[in-house]
Amino acid sequence: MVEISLFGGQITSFRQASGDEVLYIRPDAVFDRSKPIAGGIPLCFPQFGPGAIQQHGFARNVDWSVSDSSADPNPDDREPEVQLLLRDNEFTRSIWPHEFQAALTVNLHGERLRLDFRVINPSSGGTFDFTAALHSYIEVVDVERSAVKYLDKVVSATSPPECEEEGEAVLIQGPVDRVYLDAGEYAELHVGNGAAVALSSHGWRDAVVWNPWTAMPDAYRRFVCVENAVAAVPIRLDPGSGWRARLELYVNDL
Ligand SMILES: O=P(O)(O)OC[C@H]1O[C@@H](O)[C@H](O)[C@@H](O)[C@@H]1O
Repeated sequence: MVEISLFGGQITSFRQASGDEVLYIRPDAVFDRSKPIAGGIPLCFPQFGPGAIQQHGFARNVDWSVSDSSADPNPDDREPEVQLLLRDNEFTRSIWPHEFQAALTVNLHGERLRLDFRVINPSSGGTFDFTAALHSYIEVVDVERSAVKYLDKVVSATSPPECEEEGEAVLIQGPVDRVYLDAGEYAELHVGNGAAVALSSHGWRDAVVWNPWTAMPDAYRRFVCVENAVAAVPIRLDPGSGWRARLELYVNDL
């Protein structure tokens, strides 16, 4: 089962048939639209990280709409799908002066969550550049028993070498905030109980691994963010062009 918040166009829960939750909501999360929901899968757009506009962009701070859904005509749909849409409006143009359409299709394929993100430049005006991420908070049994595997290890020069890397695995034994460039299309987060969350992606070039450690004393042991991103080199969209990237998230019992 998947729960989606229209505020932020954000996945807030992804549960397996067993009832096990895959994602993590931080204990400091608020759902009153006063700030982004801290957990689940925030969508960072049109900027990943700090920069010219607010940290991680405005998409996680605004209401999206439902532009298509399989739910109403077919409530027993075995593969439910919802498409969320964000278009430029007066508020977004006051921050980022571009016409755009961003669409996130959320599809539940059996026990797999499929996210298809598209950005279109519909304007007859200018070109724009953006960066973006699916900032997935994944629940772990204990951060010190978790490991991220199969990321290609080309770390951005701006990322300090603060975590242990042992063979194929990234082990988290302190604060970590790393951007992996051209990270490959598959990564796994071993959650510490013999299961792993697989992230299989296409089009998301980079990956980010983040855990704040004791800066968030009530939360850090229970999650690792493994983020699919275009962080290093912005995507440039000319008028009339579009960009698309996909993520499939599922649990592997090892
Ligand atoms: O607190 P925020 O804005 O949700 O960001 C959380 C973290 O998000 C990660 O993607 C960044 O790499 C970190 O640097 C940042 O601290």
